[in-house]
Amino acid sequence: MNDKRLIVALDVATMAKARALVDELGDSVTYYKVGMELFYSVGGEIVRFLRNAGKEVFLDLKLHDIPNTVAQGTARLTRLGASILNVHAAGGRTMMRAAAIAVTDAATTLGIAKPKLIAITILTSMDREEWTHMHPGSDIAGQVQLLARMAQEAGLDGVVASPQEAGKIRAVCGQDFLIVTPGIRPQGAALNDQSRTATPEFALSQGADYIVVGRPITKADNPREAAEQILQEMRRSQ
Ligand SMILES: O=C(O)c1cc(=O)[nH]c(=O)n1[C@@H]1O[C@H](COP(=O)(O)O)[C@@H](O)[C@H]1O
Repeated sequence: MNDKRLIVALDVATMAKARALVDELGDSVTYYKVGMELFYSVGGEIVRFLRNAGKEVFLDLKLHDIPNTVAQGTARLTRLGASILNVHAAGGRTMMRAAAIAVTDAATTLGIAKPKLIAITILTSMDREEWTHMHPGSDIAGQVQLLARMAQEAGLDGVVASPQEAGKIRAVCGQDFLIVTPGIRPQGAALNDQSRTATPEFALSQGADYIVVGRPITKADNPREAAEQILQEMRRSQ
């Protein structure tokens, strides 16, 4: 069984561990997310390895800096051949617009397909208490909607958000806007450092295009079996 809507977060520190997981998950997983841990350890080699293995890559480096720096950074990352790149919406509309233009220009110059550029709204690890402490008087869902609209207006292809806010984003941003939801936990799974979580079934029912799952698969005693169970749940929710 396979479902391209499942993105597995390859949060390991070495090429050997990444290869072992990709081998073990085999045909059941097509889409992998490469984040800071693995990219900072092994660099672009991991993207090339996954592409050569016929996999798609979400390169999750969460750029957040002044517009010129983010534009130059995303332009360099574009050449690696990932299907999705991301920046933090909190960097602002000007930064997001600069990144969107840089990715389009870089892809055109290289003659490759333009990767989707999406924006993190509010991290799924943030709970209401911490949020209210940092932003008194503001509510998470309202802010997520605002950031998602900002990303859309800046020309981005979509957002990363909690499944708990996916439905609200769909309502304001429409159908033609990618919603990628981490913070996925099958019923009864350990939350780890996540806060605004939901099951795969709930995320898809709220309009998520992709779900991102890390530890519930990668730290399972049997990662392949854990992935297959999630794929079954995804199929039931169709
Ligand atoms: O951008 C992301 O992918 C991301 C955004 C977010 O708000 N929350 C979040 O958990 N992530 C990533 O999604 C993955 C979730 O992993 P698990 O909590 O192990 O399932 C991690 O690699 C995070 O870096």
